[in-house]
This record gives sequence, structure tokens and C-alpha cells, in this order.
Amino acid sequence: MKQTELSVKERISVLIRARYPLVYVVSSEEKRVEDTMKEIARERGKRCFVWSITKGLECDDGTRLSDLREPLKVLDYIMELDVKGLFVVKDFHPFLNDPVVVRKLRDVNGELKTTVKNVLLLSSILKIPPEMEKEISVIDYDLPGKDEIGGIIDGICRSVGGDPTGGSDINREKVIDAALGLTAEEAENVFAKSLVQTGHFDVGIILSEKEQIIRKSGVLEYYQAQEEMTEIGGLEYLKEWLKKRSLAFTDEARDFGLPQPKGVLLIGIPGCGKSLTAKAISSLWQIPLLKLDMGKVFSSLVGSSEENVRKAIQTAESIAPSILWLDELEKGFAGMGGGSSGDSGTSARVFGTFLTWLQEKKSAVFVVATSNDISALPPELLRKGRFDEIFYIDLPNRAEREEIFRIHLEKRKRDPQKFSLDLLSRQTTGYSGSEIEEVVISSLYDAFDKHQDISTDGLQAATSSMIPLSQTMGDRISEIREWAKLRARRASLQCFEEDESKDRLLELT
Ligand SMILES: Nc1ncnc2c1ncn2[C@@H]1O[C@H](COP(=O)(O)OP(=O)(O)OP(=O)(O)O)[C@@H](O)[C@H]1O
Repeated sequence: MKQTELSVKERISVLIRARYPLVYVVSSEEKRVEDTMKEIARERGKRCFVWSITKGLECDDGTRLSDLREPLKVLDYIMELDVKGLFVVKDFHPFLNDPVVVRKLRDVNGELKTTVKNVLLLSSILKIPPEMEKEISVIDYDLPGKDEIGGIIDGICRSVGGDPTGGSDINREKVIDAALGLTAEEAENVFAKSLVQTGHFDVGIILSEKEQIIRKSGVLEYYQAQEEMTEIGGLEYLKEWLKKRSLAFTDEARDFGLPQPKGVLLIGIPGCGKSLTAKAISSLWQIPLLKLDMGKVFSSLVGSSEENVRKAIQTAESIAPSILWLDELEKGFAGMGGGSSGDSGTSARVFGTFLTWLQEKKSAVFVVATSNDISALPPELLRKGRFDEIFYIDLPNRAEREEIFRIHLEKRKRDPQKFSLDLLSRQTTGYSGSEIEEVVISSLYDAFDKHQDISTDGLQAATSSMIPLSQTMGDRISEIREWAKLRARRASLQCFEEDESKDRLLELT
């Protein structure tokens, strides 16, 4: 878990001590990073300088060299200055389009190796020219952890002269947890808003603000999942597997020697409960769920794709233990390998970032990836070790369809015992869970229109008027099934195909 890893300050400190001349820190929190750098400089007996295009070079003794606004000039100055120094260079990425600046930075890198000077490029966007990738070390600056958020709360308590958390340790813990995933500034703003609105730190307000802030970032959605495992019909093997891992992120599990679960890939036919399962895991394990929209990751409207993935990973790690749900995984990697699509280079880089993280991650982030198109998934992703397990979710078998009818009737406050579920499940061979739900809803509409209640007859009529997807996409389903037979574990006790052929045999005899 995170506690056992080095803090971001320690990681930067190690690079500085090891004389890495160029470090790229990715963060939108300039003040936090600057403060940390000043602390590190103090601890290491160095001077700290901060450069920006608007102010030039600011020294820690308060002097400002505003004639050094030019990128090339400041790099020259850094090379020449005889000092033990740490140079924080803000927003340098746009200048890295200029070959002269890139050359100069490479010169700086060479020169600084034998000095006690380090340059820290600080930007919210990661952009490194390919020729410099090996020369620059990249650090993603973590969002504030529990201690730092606690510090912000203490600061507010001091300034308002009271304790808006309500005093008890439990309340304080809840407020801190609710604010995890926000930057220091966002947390301060959310706390202030809650204070103005209610006079105290309200967990509900903080959570809903966090939901909005995360959504505003463009590609992530923070889910307050309501769905329970009991709302899923069938999929016993999958449910059992997940139940066994309910406490997998606890310290007891670590002490017992269990590895941290990495994640699960759910492959299957559309509408058979993949998304529903992702949401229900969050309720079962009682940990927050972040949904990453793979389609949006690649949309130019919400920024660079690599940045989007890095930010999503960073947010998920900051609220760990958490679940990162990659919905429609195939959309992220479409066009990879084939090289036919124009952005296959970007896809490959994003994929690389994600794969490395998945392979090396130590944080308590459980990845749930869902997909219904295996042909678009790169084989590297499916190799052992990336996910803990790959599950295949087929069309529901007869018993599962019966259970799904029961669940959706109960959801609409109808007594399932009043319906012939056996008959209905036999009539809906090849229907997905979402199609069964649609049958229930459509028959409710019909009954409401006729001022009646729904009945088995009404449900049967609704069934007959629907053509299930399995009839129109039979070939694709067979293809997924064949693929899954060799590579995935099945999610249900009874395989759909076996079950249906047994039914057919029964009908014949
Ligand atoms: N096994 C099931 N038990 C109960 N309800 C189900 C089941 N499968 C699907 N449903 C119903 O259908 C809805 C849609 O299913 P869901 O979104 O989970 O399917 P999916 O497999 O993720 O589909 P897609 O691949 O199209 O995203 C669910 O919200 C639920 O109401």
C-alpha cells in the first residue's frame, strides 16, 4: 500500500542526492511543489531558485532577475552560476518545441552531471521531446494524502477558532477521506464552501463537490454506487471470486501474506451485467468507484490522452483503496497493432503508460475493465499477470433468466411468486439481462396504459414483440464464446450453451 512506498518528497530527494540533473515534475499544484522544493533545498544546504516566463528568475533571498525571462538565457545562467542550487523551472514545455532550446537543455544535462545543481521542470502537462526521454526523470506529484488534508483542516480550525469537523476522531477521519482525491487548493475551497453553507464540515457536501470536481476533469466520474450484488442474477463464480476478495485491501490481508489484488477483466455479450458488476463491487467492498471513459480519453476535447490517463491513475491512487473502472476498454485500444488509424502512435503510448502502471502498481487500486469486443484488445493486455483473472460473461442460462426476472419484478415492487417465472425464462432463451429488464418495463407500460397490473401473459406478449440482440449478432457471440473458451474463466455455474443444449434434448425426448 501507499504507506510502504517512498513519499513524493523522498523520491525527488533521492534523485537530487543521486545527482540527476533534470527532473520533470508533473503537477498542477505549483505552490505545494515549490514549498516542497524549498524544504528539500533547505535540508540539503542548497539555494532554491524559481523561474517563470513572466517573472524571470527569483532567488530565495528575494532578488529577482527579470532580464532572464528568455528560456535560453536562463539555461545559460544556470550553467554558469557557481552555486549549490535547485532550479524550479515552471511551464517550460511549450519551449521544448524549439530545437535550439532542446539542444541547450541537453547541454545543461551534460554540464550539470558534475555539479551540485539540479533543474526541476514543473508543469501540469507532461511533454518531453523523444530525444530527451532517457535524460529526464519524471515524477508525478501525488495529490495530498491524509496527513496533508489533516494539516489543512488544522489550519482552518486555527483560523476559525473552533473545530468544524464536529470534534470526534471518527468525524475527522470521514471528512479527511471525503476530501481525498482533491488538490490542496480544491480541498481548501470545498471546506470553505461547506463551512459557509452549514457552519461545519459536511461529508455530503464535500463528497458531492468532489464528484463534480472529478467529473470536470473530463474523463473520470466518481460513482456513489447503490447497486448490490443481490441485484445481479446468476454469475455465481464471479460473485464468489469477488466475495473472497472483500477484505483483500486490509492490513490483515497483507499480514496474512496475500498479495494486493490487481484487477479483473470482464469480457462478454452486451447487456449481460458487466457494468452492473463493476458498480456492485464498490458496494460489496465498500470502496469508492471511479469510472474512466475510454472513449473520452482519446477525445481531443478533453486534453491530451496521455495526460488524461496519468491524471486518472493519480486520482484513483490518491483515494485508494479504490476501484478504477475502465468502461468499454476496447475503445481505448482500437487501431493498435494494425496501425491503420491515424492516432495509433498515441494509442500505443497511452497503452504503454497504462500497461506499465498495471504491471508495477503497488497502490490499492483495483482495476475493473469491461469489454464486449475482444478483437480490438491487444494481446499484451491479456497476458497472465496483468489482471488477476479474466471472466467471460455469457448470455444468462435458464436459471439465471428466472433470477433476473425475479430481481426486476421485485425492483418494481411486484411479488415474483405471482408470475410463472419458469415459463418466462424458457421463452426468453438468448435474451440478455438488459433485454429481460426491458421486457418487464415494456409490459409495465402496456399494463399502465390498460389500467391493469402486469401478468405472466403481459410479460410473454412483451417478450414475443422483442427481437433479442443474440438473433441479430449470432456470429459475433459465437466468436466471443470461442475466444473465451480458451482464455477466460466463466462467470456462471452453468454454461449457457450446455444449458440450452440440455433443454433442447429434453424437448426432443
Ligand atoms: N445478470 C443480471 N442481473 C440483473 N440485471 C441485469 C443482469 N444483466 C443485465 N441486467 C440489467 O441490464 C442493465 C444493463 O446491463 P449492464 O450495463 O450491466 O450490461 P453490460 O454487460 O455492461 O453491457 P454493455 O457491454 O452494453 O455495456 C443493468 O443495469 C441491469 O438492470
